[in-house]
Amino acid sequence: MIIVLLSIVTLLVVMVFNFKLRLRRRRKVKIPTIIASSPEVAFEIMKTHDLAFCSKPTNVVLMKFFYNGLDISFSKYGEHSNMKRVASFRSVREGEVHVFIQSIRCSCMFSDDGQCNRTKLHDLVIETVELMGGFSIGDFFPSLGWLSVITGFKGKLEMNFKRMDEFFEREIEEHYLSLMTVQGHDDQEDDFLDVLLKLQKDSTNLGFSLTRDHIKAILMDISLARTDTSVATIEYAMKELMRYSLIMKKRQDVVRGVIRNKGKVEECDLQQLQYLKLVINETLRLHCIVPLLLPRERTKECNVLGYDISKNTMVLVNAWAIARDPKFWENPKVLMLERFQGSAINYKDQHFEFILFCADRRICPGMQLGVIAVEIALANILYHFNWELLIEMCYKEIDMANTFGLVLIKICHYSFKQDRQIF
Ligand code: HEM
Repeated sequence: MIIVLLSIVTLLVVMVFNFKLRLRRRRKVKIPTIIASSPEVAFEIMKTHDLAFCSKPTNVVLMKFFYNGLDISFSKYGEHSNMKRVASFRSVREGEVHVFIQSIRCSCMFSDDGQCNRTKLHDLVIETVELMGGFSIGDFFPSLGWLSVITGFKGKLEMNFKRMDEFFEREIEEHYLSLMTVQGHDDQEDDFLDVLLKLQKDSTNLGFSLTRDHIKAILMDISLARTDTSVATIEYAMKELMRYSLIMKKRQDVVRGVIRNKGKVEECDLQQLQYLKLVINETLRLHCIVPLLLPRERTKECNVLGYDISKNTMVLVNAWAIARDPKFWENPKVLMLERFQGSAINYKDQHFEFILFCADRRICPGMQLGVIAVEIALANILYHFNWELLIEMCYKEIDMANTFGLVLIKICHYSFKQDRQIF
């Protein structure tokens, strides 16, 4: 009798425990998600409630790639990611401007046969961006996360992360060795990683200890946030200029008129090439490079324009749709450089119809650097080469397809020839 009673009690305890567990799990069955597609809602999220919405949600993919949130882009807002921390990397960014501009000057973006010439690392970075922006059912329905094993997504993720991690490890080791062995290392020649390693060695001023995982997470950030966005912007700008060859010719004449026989366009020349800014503005508006910006997470319940937003809701801001909204832009799908001429609208201030770099406290810290890099690259491309489509192609054949990911990257299907090198 006692045994039967004990069995019944045990059974009841197990049932109650199971029920509680299920209830707890049920709360995580789905993640409510809202998409803001108008400047008014974007304003509410990024201005009125900016502090409440400035944390980034974590998911399996991001936690994996950013070493459990040790990076800048996807870290929670607070100790790790406030402006103080971003500012503490000023020396890193300053060092990087020098190296980045140098590498653009020296690099050849396109091979002689006119085909895009991407390195293996670039392909790896593109794959990573696709994986990050790709649809993983577990991000929206955590209880179905196991499906990613069956679809092969998890395997691909692990493989890609391993390759990126190995690459970073190799680079860190090489840089570390070179810093240790080279006598009288010139600070001027430091690249981004050198500066990070030096910061790590003397991290007392940072207020936190900079671990190897921090460094790899920041390298991941920079590889994705910097390289891809800038390269994508240059590719789209070139594509638009190819489509509107008359505009290309005019821009080329202006650049060559200003630079003459100097041999290269330098940062100090950009002041005289203001029209190039219009090309970049229109390119960024038409091809919003990070179309949904970075996802945000509501950390407390709140009310936005009369709607209750529950805690942990994911918020996506559709900057792409906003930048093509006919309510704010005349002929939004057409490249019209003059729309920015004399216009007060810009991406730096809080113009919520044009929020390509975001507009709250998580605004892209590399915005200026990115735009300058794009300007310099474009100006040099126009200065040095004549570009035209292959004779058998017409502009309609220029492929507009993008990869599906966090960053919109043009799939490089079109080919064109560099007519001749000018200087
Ligand atoms: C044309 C070039 C670029 C574009 C279009 C671009 C765009 C963006 C966008 C849309 C965000 C997301 C902001 C958000 O929603 O929270 C972002 C974040 C970020 N970008 Fe850029 N970016 C560019 C260049 C760069 C460069 C050159 C760097 C670094 C050197 C950089 C570093 C970052 C970082 C670290 C973040 C995360 C900021 C945070 O969450 O606190 N970006 N960028």
